[in-house]
Amino acid sequence: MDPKCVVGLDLRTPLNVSLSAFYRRSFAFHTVQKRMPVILTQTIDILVRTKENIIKTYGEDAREELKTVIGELSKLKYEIQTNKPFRKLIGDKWDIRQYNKYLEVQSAIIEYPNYYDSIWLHSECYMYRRMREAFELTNSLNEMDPFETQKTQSFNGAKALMERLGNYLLKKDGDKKLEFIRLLKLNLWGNKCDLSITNGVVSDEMEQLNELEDLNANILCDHSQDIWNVVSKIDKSEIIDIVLDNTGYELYTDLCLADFLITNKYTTKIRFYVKTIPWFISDVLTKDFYWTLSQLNTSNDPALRTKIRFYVKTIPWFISDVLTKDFYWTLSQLNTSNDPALRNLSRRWLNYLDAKIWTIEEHDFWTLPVTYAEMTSYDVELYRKLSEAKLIVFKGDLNYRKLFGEKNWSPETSIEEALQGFHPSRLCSLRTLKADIICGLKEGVAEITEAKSEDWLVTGNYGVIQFCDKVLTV
Ligand SMILES: O=P(O)(O)OC[C@H]1O[C@](O)(CO)[C@@H](O)[C@@H]1O
Repeated sequence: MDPKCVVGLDLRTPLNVSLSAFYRRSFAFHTVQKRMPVILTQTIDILVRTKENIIKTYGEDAREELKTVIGELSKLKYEIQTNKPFRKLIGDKWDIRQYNKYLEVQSAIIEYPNYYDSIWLHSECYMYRRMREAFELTNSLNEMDPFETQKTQSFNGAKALMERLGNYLLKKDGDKKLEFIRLLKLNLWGNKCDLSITNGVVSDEMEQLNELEDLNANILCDHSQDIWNVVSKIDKSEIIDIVLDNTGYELYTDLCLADFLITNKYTTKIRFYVKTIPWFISDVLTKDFYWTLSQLNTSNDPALRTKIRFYVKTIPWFISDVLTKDFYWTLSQLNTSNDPALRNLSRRWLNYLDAKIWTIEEHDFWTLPVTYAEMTSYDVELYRKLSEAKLIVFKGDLNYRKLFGEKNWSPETSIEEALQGFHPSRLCSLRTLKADIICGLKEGVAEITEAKSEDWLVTGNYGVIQFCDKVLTV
């Protein structure tokens, strides 16, 4: 950062206060100062390196517009590094209006909301939304996902692991509860693999995810049994909602969990909530969902290819030219595993989608810079929709921050208190710790963990499986 811009206090975030880069010993500060500019640099770098391919895909007009986008991203990086105030977003889409409204509200609290003085959630979400704006304002690159290269690499890097999990899933086991809890934990550790924390690098550590038993000690709060109690009593006609996080290995573990729930008839419908714009590098978009399924199949299977074409024709969001092209591009790139287990699973999953047993849900709310306690003020319909579910599963760190109000709670604060009134239905959170916010721990757990590992809150080495059964409908 420009030395003239040294801001804030040389402190950790005080208790019960919103996370903010204003506290220079916080992960928010590290993120704004180091991680966010790096993410922009890397994105620019990939755009420059893949320029010719981009032009091939999006047409000759993209040549000039790509320069404009790169210019905008460089400017954004400069604004972060020099702590410029946030400006209003350009456009009239629903989410843009909400961002601009939120900025006005914040301006009444801080004179010029900016990266270091604002709530961390605002700073970080604003950066990703501004990145999206740079593409949105072009004609030719409007639909482009700048993180696609990283997503593809991450998926390819995790294939061996996926094959192993796929084979595990297809094996029958006597004890459903044990099977479920094992899948829940695999799913939890799958959240370690997000690209915004590893800067797009797929770590070899993922290999260790198989060593589930060894990792039990790293689960600081484990409500698996409570979740099982809800799941195993679910009436056949009821819904389970999964608010997705990252694509790649994590999405695969989500699909495996959902497969278990449907195949064993613990529910009849699963709704997957995806993001509507490229988000925190690796968050799942609709196209990533389908791309993942297509990758799990072999291109040598003509029956399946026909099936996938059917989807392109019937699913509205694939009507968009670019997405369709994108989809066929990925099909042509199929370098998939020859593993029969994966092929079986993906065929089954396409059938679930076809029969609407699984649905993909798009809502712009998920990429607003607000917490979930604020959902009723921004999108009450979404709150009501979530209330239809028997259980809502929230995946990952960013969802955790939004669930628990982006505040530095005392670690022993109850989950219910930290949810601050957000109870659309019974909910659970599966999250590896990548930010300095935590609640719902038993007395002493935080201290013991901190003594073992000073940076326990941010490495992703620890996780929580937390549950709340309070329901408050509106
Ligand atoms: O993909 P996840 O689990 O939401 O993690 C991403 C999050 O982790 C962080 O890298 C740290 O909180 C954020 O920048 C982001 O909130």
